[in-house]
Parts: sequence; C-alpha cells; structure tokens
Amino acid sequence: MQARLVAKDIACRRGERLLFRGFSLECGSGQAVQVTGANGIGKSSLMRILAGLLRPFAGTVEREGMMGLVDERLALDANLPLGRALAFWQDIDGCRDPGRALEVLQLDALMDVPVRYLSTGQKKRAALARLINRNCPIWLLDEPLNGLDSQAQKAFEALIALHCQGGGIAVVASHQPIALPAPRTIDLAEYAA
Ligand SMILES: Nc1ncnc2c1ncn2[C@@H]1O[C@H](COP(=O)(O)OP(=O)(O)OP(=O)(O)O)[C@@H](O)[C@H]1O
Repeated sequence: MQARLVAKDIACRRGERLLFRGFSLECGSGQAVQVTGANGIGKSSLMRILAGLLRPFAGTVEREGMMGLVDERLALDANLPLGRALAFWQDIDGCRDPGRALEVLQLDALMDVPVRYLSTGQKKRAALARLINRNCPIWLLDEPLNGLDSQAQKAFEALIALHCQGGGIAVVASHQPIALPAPRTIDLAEYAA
C-alpha cells in the first residue's frame, strides 16, 4: 500500500472568522499523526480540508491514494438493518473480506438491527467497519474513539497500527489520547489565527 498526503500552508476560514493559518503536514506510507486542540479550534474543519470536502482559504493539499473519512456523520442508510446497509457499500467499495471488520469490531450480533436503533458506540463501530471495508490507504479519523468502550478503543488502536504497518496513513483529530504507532502530535493551537 503506497500513500502520501501533503498539506502546505493551509489557512481555514469559517464564516467571517479565520480559524488557523500556516498549517503544513507531510505524511508518507506507514505514518500516523494526531492533531489536537481545544473544542472549536478547527480540527474537524482541517479534516474536511484534507479530505477535499472543504476548500481551504489558502494553501494546497496533495494526495496519493484513496482516502476514507470517519467523522460524526454515519454514511449508512438509517432505515436498513446493519447487515444490508453495510452490504450495499461492500460491492461499491470493492471489499474482499467483509467478515474481518465485523469480527474485529464485534458487529456480528447486530446485523439485523436497523441502523437508526444502534447505540452511539455501535454506530461508531459501524462507521469504522465501513472504513476498513474500503481498503483505502489514507485514513482521516475525526474523534474516532468517541462513544467506543475501552475494549473497542483498544481493538481500533490495534487496527490503526496494522493499517500503518501495511503502508497506510492515519491522521487522527482528537482531543483525547489515542495510541498510535510512532506518533507525531500537532497542536492546532500553534496555528490559531
Ligand atoms: N459552516 C460553518 N460556518 C461558520 N462557522 C462554522 C461552520 N462550521 C464550523 N464553524 C465554526 O468553526 C469553528 C471550528 O469548528 P470545528 O468543528 O472545525 O472545530 P473542532 O476543533 O473540530 O471542535 P470540536 O473539538 O468541538 O469538535 C467553530 O467555532 C464552529 O462554530
């Protein structure tokens, strides 16, 4: 798995407010970075800029490799049972081993439960299962541990380590501690406008 993510001199404006400026980041295969900072500093906005969903006020983002973003939005049909909601995407995403994510994230017992009835932590696990099924090298994770119990947190930290061992990239935006392989931490407050 080969990947590269380079952000240069990024500035972010939301509404009339400049949130941060001069932010740069370079990640190659196997690297993990945590972006920290207080509520409202702009972590989610940065993740959306890195994902290409939000235009930066200044600066550029270059990506080599497919990206998967996990944030608080659950990209699964709320009215379908979880098994069918995940299956809808498995073909589109070219998933070769759908059972793996279900096993690691312990979703097997929830396959018949409509997505809208899942608990907060179960929804998060479903979102992470879809990310794993996509087999994309660049993971953009916005508060990925929110709602997960300690066992699921450890399981997901182990998955990030495996992903990086396989040449993937993980960029994690979170104000809470997360175990990453050879971690680098960037405090977004240093770039506050
Ligand atoms: N569409 C928008 N228009 C105007 N302001 C916005 C918009 N979206 C977000 N903001 C503002 O931008 C700021 C940064 O929001 P963002 O969600 O990026 O912060 P965050 O660091 O991820 O916060 P948290 O830790 O609470 O999730 C906030 O003050 C928010 O109110």
